[in-house]
Parts: sequence; C-alpha cells; structure tokens
Amino acid sequence: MVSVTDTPTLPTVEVFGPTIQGEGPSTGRPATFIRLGHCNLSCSWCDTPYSWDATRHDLEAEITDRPAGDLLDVVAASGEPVSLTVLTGGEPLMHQRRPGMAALLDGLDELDQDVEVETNGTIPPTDELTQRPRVRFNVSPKLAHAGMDEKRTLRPGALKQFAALARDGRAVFKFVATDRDDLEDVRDIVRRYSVPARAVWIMPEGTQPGQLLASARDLLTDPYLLRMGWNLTPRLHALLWPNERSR
Ligand SMILES: Nc1nc2[nH]cc(C(=O)O)c2c(=O)[nH]1
Ligand code: SF4
Ligand SMILES: [Mg+2]
Repeated sequence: MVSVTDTPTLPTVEVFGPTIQGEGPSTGRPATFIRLGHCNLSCSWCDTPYSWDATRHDLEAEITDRPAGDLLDVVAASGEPVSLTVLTGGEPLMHQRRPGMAALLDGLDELDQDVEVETNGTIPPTDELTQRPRVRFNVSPKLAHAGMDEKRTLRPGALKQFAALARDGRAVFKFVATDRDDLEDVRDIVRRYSVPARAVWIMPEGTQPGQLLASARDLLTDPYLLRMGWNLTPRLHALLWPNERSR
C-alpha cells in the first residue's frame, strides 16, 4: 500500500479551511487553502511575506516540504460539500513542474474539487495545468506602486496566455489599486492584452478594515471603475479577521 508520506512533496507554508474565498469572483464560497512557499516578486505591500521574505522571516521554519497526500488529507477533512481548493503563495506556479503538483492536482480531481490558482501572472502556466478543466486562474499583475520594475512584473508571454484564458472564462485579472493612476495603468494593461472587462477585478490595498473600506470607497467615488465595466472585490478575510493567519 502507498502511504501518503510516499507521495511527492511541495514546499508548504500552511493548509487551512474550510473558510471563505476572500477575493475575486468566488468571494464568499467555502474553500480550503493551500499556501506554497517562495515568490519570484517582492511587492512592497505583500500581505504574506512569511511565505517568501527571508529578510523578515525564518523561511526554514515557515516552509516545510509536505507530501501531496498530506495536503489532500486536509482538503478531504474540510468535508465533501466544500468543493473549492485555492492554491496560493507566494507564487504557486514556481512549483507547477514538480511531481508534487501533478500528484496534488490528480488528488484534487478525485476529491471533486474546483481549483483556483492565485498567481502574479509572471510565469506561463504549463499545458499540463491548463488542460485540467477544473483549474482556473486569478491573475494579479503588479502595478507600479508594488515597487518593482515593469520588466520584472509584466511578462508579455505569460500575460498573453492568461488573457487568452480570461477570454475563455478560465481566468480573471485581479489588480490591487488605490487611485485613478492605478486604474489607468490597469486600463493600459487590459487593452494591451485584450482582457474582457467582465474578467477584470479591482481590489483595494490594505490589511486593515478601515483602510480597505476607505480605499474601496475612494475607488468607487470616481465613476471610472464602474464605467469601465470592471468588478470590485473586497478582501473579505482581511475585513473579517485582520492580521490573522490561516483564515
Ligand atoms: N480567506 C482567504 N481568501 C484568500 N484569497 C486569496 C488569499 C491569498 O492569500 O492569496 C486568501 C487568504 O489568505 N484567505
Ligand atoms: S506576488 Fe504576491 S506573494 Fe509575491 S510578493 Fe507580491 S503579493 Fe507577495
Ligand atoms: Mg494574497
């Protein structure tokens, strides 16, 4: 018999649930979360630096190689009616070619799970990933206020592929934005890659309820966002449980 500890591993920060998906088109839907370690970006306002930032966190303690079977046990423990698993990070697509990822996705299929991958949109997804019909992508390209060079954050090859998935209803683009300048940056990106308006989600910046709500109000006070036909998403988990991990 193959025990779960024999399944290939993934570098894991936390697995938790059931909770609600706090962001994007599935906001409010019950879900189990798998947070993988490491990121290829370093956003100034990142809300999960413990998943990648060795200057502020002890990554040896934060990130553990865990067998895919072990992660699947946690998903199964959420209960059968919970039919969404969110794969986040860090940047989970850094690990898409590992055997642990294939084992995890095969197992999630057996558990009848829809899968949402939270990605920064810099790494093209493999065919092995996109050919899985239940896998969708919440793509969050970083704007100038994340504090990095565009050459690092906006990767044309990857964005083209994600935009095609968005036109097929398999991906949405989710942008952290605070003001009109940010929204104009969003407009430039979605025009350049032909991302349909219905697939664009704007999310206020912040980790505290007061700041998130004020930022959301500012974004809606300017009619620009709604006139563009874009969607607004809260960070519902941050409103409900500010500063708490594994929520
Ligand atoms: N409840 C909840 N929803 C989320 N949506 C995206 C999350 C993330 O950290 O990527 C997240 C998270 O950490 N918790
Ligand atoms: S891409 Fe995401 S996980 Fe990586 S630093 Fe930026 S916000 Fe944090
Ligand atoms: Mg996040």
